[in-house]
Amino acid sequence: MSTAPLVITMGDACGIGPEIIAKAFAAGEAQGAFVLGDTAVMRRAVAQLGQSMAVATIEQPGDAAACPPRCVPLLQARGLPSDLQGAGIGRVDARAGAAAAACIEQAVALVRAGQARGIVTAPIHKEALSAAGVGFPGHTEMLQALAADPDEAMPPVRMMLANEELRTVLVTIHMSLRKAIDAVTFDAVLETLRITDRAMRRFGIAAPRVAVAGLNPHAGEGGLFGDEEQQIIAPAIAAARAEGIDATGPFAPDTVFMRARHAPGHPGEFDVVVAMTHDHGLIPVKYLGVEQGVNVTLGLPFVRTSPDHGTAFDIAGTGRADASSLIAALRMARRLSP
Ligand SMILES: NC(=O)c1ccc[n+]([C@@H]2O[C@H](COP(=O)([O-])OP(=O)(O)OC[C@H]3O[C@@H](n4cnc5c(N)ncnc54)[C@H](O)[C@@H]3O)[C@@H](O)[C@H]2O)c1
Ligand SMILES: N[C@H](C(=O)O)[C@H](O)COP(=O)(O)O
Repeated sequence: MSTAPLVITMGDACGIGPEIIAKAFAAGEAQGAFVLGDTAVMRRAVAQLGQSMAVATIEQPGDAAACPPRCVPLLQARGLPSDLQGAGIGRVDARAGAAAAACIEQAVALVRAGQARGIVTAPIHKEALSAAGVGFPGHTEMLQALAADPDEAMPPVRMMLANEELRTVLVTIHMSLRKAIDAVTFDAVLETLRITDRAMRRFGIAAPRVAVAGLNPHAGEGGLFGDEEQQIIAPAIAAARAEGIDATGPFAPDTVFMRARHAPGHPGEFDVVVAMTHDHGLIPVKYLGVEQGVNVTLGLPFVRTSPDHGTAFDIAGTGRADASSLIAALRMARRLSP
């Protein structure tokens, strides 16, 4: 059991990250964790919310434990742009992208050094990240690269989104749909099934039931609407089953989620759905609401969770952002890294 605190990366300074972090601390849901970010940005967020809370700059992660209630312990991240304060709320700004990337990089270094026990990431804006010249589309890819030394192979990772009713793991994520279709290979599907099965067991499900969604309408309708199910997905399922993984499918992507849903009066036929593309998997989870969803990166050698929503530039700075998903991410990170 680690006594190190959780680190919360501040996310894009122009988005709702800083204010939902402030709300989580104000609700007493982030106690024991610390923020890695910029003191002035966090102070602005706390002030905007009208919270009577201090932002206390700490020297090292271990100092977070000494912070009183209603205090946000903040470690000033290294290498932040000196003019970050000029980045406007609700806008794409390369300075905010660069700062967000610097926080993620340092958070991984802290976890790898044993100074933090897991990472909870506030949302970043992918255009801002790209404008800053960061070569990764999102957290998932960046964390994967940072999890290994430069001379080591990167761990295979997958994105999972989960709420009370559904869990979904994606074969492909941040790429065009055209590229995603080509990226649905036997190896990618089989690796996803292995990662998913291992993760479900780690989450306490002794015999995970993994449903596999198809790629094409009605899972190809027997080959009438595409043959990826017959050529790629079904063979990967068979290979996974030969390894003892209880994977079934491919099922029609439009109906498998209602079969998997765990809701009152509906026990759910599966524990998790593996989906081939980003939107196949994420629309059902997000449609149930941004309040409870948590994004977990599976396959990393450390815990990383995140809210299931983005920077919400349209409401940033208005005080309307709901912190529930971040709070759910904090709770899950605590559960996964006791
Ligand atoms: N974990 C992450 O870092 C993460 C996750 C998702 C999206 N993103 C990025 O965020 C940026 C904006 O993405 P988007 O506009 O597609 O999605 P978004 O989730 O930022 O916003 C979608 C809609 O949901 C609302 N919303 C989102 N979070 C909310 C909250 N906590 N409370 C109340 N309303 C909320 C927004 O106001 C907006 O109307 C993109 O660059 C995207 O890639 C990052
Ligand atoms: N695909 C995620 C979503 O829509 O919720 C989001 O872009 C976050 O991805 P990263 O965790 O890789 O930043």
